[in-house]
Amino acid sequence: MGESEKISVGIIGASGYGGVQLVRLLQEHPLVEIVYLGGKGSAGLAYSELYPHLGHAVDLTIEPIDVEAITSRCQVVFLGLPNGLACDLAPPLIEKGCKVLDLSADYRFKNLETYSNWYNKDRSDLETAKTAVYGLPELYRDEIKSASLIGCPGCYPTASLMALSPLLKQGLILPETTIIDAKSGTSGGGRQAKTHLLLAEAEGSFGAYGVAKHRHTPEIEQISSDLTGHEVRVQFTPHLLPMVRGILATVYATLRDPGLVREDLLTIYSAFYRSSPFVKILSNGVYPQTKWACWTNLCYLGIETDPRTDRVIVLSAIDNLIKGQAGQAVQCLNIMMGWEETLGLPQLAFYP
Ligand SMILES: NC(=O)C1=CN([C@@H]2O[C@H](COP(=O)(O)OP(=O)(O)OC[C@H]3O[C@@H](n4cnc5c(N)ncnc54)[C@H](OP(=O)(O)O)[C@@H]3O)[C@@H](O)[C@H]2O)C=CC1
Ligand SMILES: CC(=O)N[C@@H](CCC(=O)OP(=O)(O)O)C(=O)O
Repeated sequence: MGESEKISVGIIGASGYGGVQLVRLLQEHPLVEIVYLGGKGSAGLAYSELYPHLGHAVDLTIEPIDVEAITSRCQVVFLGLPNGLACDLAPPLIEKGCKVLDLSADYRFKNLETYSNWYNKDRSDLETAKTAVYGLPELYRDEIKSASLIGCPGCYPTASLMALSPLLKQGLILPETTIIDAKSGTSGGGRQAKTHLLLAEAEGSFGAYGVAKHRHTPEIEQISSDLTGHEVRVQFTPHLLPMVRGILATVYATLRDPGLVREDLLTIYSAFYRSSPFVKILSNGVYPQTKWACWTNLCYLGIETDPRTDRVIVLSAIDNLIKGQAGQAVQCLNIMMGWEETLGLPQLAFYP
């Protein structure tokens, strides 16, 4: 497709946080035109009723989810729906020639039994699922290029895997010693009302949840195993922070070679991510803050070694809604379409 021709895009789940990031990003994307916004509870509402601040730029109404209408109007469809819905919707969309980028967990798993065990949903779309590619461009760029169906990673797996991948791929750590301690802002829970995300509950407080059982654990383990070539188990603990956006993942692991120092690892990380424009490796002794990544598609990585414990510590900061969700999906779209990977994606934060 020539660069002068805009592609037609639909966003299903447009009323949600993922949906509104996509609308915001794609509205400014030079090669995309949003032609369909879909939803359920919000169907029939003008987008400006849901998000008045976008009323001057987006003159569309949310439509009910109608496969015929979507496939007749859209070349590409983004699905920003709760887990367990995309696997019913994607097969007919793919069959009718649409490219699909799913923000949920439905197409992240190679082994659907693992998915069903953790997400409590049986699957009948095995053939479609086989064609899905895990949408982490820094690891699977080549596969994404030729894919029609992308399972975009979760926000915690994105932050965690960006920190872990060079260590696993290069065999630098004992994989079973990996501990991921991650903290997220409340927008990670989506826009639907949930008691624990109320200001009165979350503000001024900080705690872990899903300890030893969060559903992102098997997702991180799947990709870690792919990188090492054998089954890997990790310890993953998420926490909810009283802030809106951002994830900081702190990853600890025992080094195989305790003689490795921070400078060695900085060199290894810089080489590993040399073709990845959104990864910013911080120089000696600088550790990332979520505010630096907010509103951008960047992932900041800070690296340290501790000669007392023979461990490496990697800190990874992203915006959960951009690199952890919608921005990553747009990055995948750019790759699928053969466009510049950075097209339409913010690379500089506003500060503070
Ligand atoms: N928030 C985050 O940081 C991240 C989220 N994700 C994943 O992305 C997906 C979207 O998340 P997020 O945007 O936060 O979610 P939200 O809760 O903010 O939005 C969910 C959307 O799904 C629609 N929806 C809900 N139920 C149905 C249904 N039965 N049929 C059709 N549409 C439905 C809603 O539309 P309507 O209002 O019209 O009913 C709404 O637009 C989820 O799978 C989530 O796990 C992935 C990475 C990060
Ligand atoms: C703070 C918060 O609640 N975060 C969400 C993660 C959102 C996400 O990425 O979840 P999916 O894998 O379902 O897409 C959670 O822990 O459930």
